[in-house]
Amino acid sequence: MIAVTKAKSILQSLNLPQKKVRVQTVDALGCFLAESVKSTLNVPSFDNSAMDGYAYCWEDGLSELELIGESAAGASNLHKIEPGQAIRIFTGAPMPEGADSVIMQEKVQRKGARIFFESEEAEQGKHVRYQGSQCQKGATIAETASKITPGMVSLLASVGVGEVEVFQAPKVTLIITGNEIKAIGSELKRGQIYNANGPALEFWLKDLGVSEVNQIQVRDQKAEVVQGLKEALEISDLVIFTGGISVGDYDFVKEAVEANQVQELFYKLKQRPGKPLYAGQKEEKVVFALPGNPGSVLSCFMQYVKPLIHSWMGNSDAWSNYFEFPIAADFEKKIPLTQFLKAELTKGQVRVLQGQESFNLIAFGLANGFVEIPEESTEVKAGEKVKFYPW
Ligand SMILES: Nc1nc2c(c(=O)[nH]1)N[C@H]1C(S)=C(S)[C@@H](COP(=O)(O)OP(=O)(O)OC[C@H]3O[C@@H](n4cnc5c(N)ncnc54)[C@H](O)[C@@H]3O)O[C@H]1N2
Ligand code: MOO
Repeated sequence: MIAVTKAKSILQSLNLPQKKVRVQTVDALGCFLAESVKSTLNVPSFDNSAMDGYAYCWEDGLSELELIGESAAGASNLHKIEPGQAIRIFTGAPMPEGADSVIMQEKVQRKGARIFFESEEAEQGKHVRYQGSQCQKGATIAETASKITPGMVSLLASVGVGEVEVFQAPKVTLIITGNEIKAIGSELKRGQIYNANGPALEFWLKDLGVSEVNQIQVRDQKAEVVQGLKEALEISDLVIFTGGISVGDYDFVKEAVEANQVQELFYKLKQRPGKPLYAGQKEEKVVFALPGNPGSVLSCFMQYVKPLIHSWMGNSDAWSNYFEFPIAADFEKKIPLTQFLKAELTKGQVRVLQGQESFNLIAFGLANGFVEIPEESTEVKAGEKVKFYPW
């Protein structure tokens, strides 16, 4: 058995075949930039008002102005004003030539074509958004490997960019093993259970931005598992098994990877859940076999598969997918293994949830991530910081 840290460093050192693809920013969910993006224009492209009010040219001691016109958002006619004059202006509307300041309408009294205000309310340069104050034409506004977030999509749109080059997500095949596994909707006979792993992984992969996900189910028969993997390797970059990787007489995944000439990277880790985790590589394709218990599947996916997919997709910080928070109560670790626990981060503290058995899914309904208790530690005291991996 190898340590969790060793397994992670093996995966981190893999050479993953990255492909670039151009996508609409609105379709780049979960993606990372494969190019840096430069602004094609000054933003704002014209001086404009940050408030509804009056634009004027500031002078010391000013307390009244003569109104000579109006500038609304979208207006392209250019006003020109002289000192002592103002125009009515609205948020986002172009500043008139000769004006350098805006006074909010709440601060003035209007009488006919004149406005009056306290002179200390007039400040030079106030409420003006200057041309190029967000970014100048040619400035780099997003670096390669940046995540496409809602904020990033907004920034890119502001400079007129609706399409970007990102790293393509790997094509994934999920192979669900087990004679007992039935799809939701079918009637369960004694000994049968619903497929909890397939839907969870499919959902999670979508959340990561992996759009090409193929899911197949194979029975616990060697030939079927071997053939399932053979076909999956033909169409995918990443194959993820669930179940069948332990030592039972009907666990054929280990034999199937060998029969398909997949080179083992590691098998069996000093961790709970997920001790019999397997990872291997065939040419540039990666194969994971996640131990079948759903707790083990979710924990192993979080620790190993998610960061690997993120690296594949260009996230340069993929393996730092945790934050440190104080634990809410003492925790005693009774096993000499790294333990990953279903946990809830609430009010700045992480609470280890009841029901940690790897078949028991109740706590997963509440959990918003996992806590890691390292291999060497035997207990953690309330208030001590632990690593928390959010979904
Ligand atoms: N003698 C030993 N037995 C076991 C060991 C061991 O070291 N020595 N390890 C245990 C651990 S830890 C785990 S985890 C499991 C992993 O076994 P497999 O990967 O072979 O998984 P299965 O036996 O196929 O299934 C385990 C468990 O999970 C349920 N399961 C499987 N797939 C699904 C699914 N898609 N949805 C919901 N539940 C699923 C399955 O019915 C079993 O109950 O091995 C231990 N045994
Ligand atoms: O890894 Mo197993 O999930 O401890 O049952």
